[in-house]
Amino acid sequence: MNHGSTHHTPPDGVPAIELRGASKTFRTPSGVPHTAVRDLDLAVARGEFVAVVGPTGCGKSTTLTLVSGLEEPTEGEVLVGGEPVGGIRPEVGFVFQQDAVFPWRTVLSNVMAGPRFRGAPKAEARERARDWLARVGLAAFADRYPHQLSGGQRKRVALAQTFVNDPAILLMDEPFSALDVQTRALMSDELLELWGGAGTGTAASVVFVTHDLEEAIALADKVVVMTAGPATVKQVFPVDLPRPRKVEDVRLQPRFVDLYREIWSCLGEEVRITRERGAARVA
Ligand SMILES: Nc1ncnc2c1ncn2[C@@H]1O[C@H](COP(=O)(O)OP(=O)(O)OP(=O)(O)O)[C@@H](O)[C@H]1O
Repeated sequence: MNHGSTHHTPPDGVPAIELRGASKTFRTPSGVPHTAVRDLDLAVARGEFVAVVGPTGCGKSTTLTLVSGLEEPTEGEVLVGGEPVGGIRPEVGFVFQQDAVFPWRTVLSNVMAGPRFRGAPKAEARERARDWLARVGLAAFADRYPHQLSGGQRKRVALAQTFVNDPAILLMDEPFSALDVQTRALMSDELLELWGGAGTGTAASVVFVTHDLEEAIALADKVVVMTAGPATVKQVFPVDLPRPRKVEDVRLQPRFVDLYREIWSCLGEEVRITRERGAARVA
């Protein structure tokens, strides 16, 4: 459903997101430069769900930050809809590990905030917010405050808050990692349902960063394995599991197990390198 938001539709064949030889070097407080991302090439097609996995601290979040426009690459290019990213764009939605809810506002008011900020009249914003709260199963919680909700419910508010803006691009940084295992699986299924699926023509292009390889395979059309930091793409694995998927079922399929084994042998090596570096630093 498009509520007249500024959906940026790139011409056919142009990736929704593209990083070309992107590098990011930070200046640290000590003055020593730190390269978090190096020479990274990645393309996300329109409506594609891409999961990014890599060892801790390798540069996954920094990659998302570049796509979001919050940071600029030191070298290379970052394109959204074929255009260089210049700052934060209205068609990009975010979901992070920590919920970005206003604690002093009710659930309904939190979900209305995005459309209001984008100029929707109050009545329309309220109607859209109620619609999305119903879709995430929180119709009865509209008047509560965030601290009166469970972790899973707060995450649903965050999803409603994001999807209500009808994002063309969805950037997710370990959104479910603070939840217990059962709630996580449930939220993954709900996310897939809200997203709508590849090939529908209306689904958002998603970049989903996670530590959890099972979660990555269950959700994504392709899994991108990053190297130990500085992050660059080590290998990309297409996930040829049929949709619609239910994560608990898909995990039991022989193809899932094969993919897991194959991708883990690639990722495990980078995790080991990262651990050994850590151990060398401690020693
Ligand atoms: N603003 C900054 N200034 C200096 N260094 C930074 C900055 N942001 C990130 N870094 C460094 O860049 C590297 C990559 O960080 P990033 O958060 O992108 O990794 P990550 O793969 O998302 O980590 P994790 O999996 O632990 O969440 C880290 O070594 C981090 O300390």
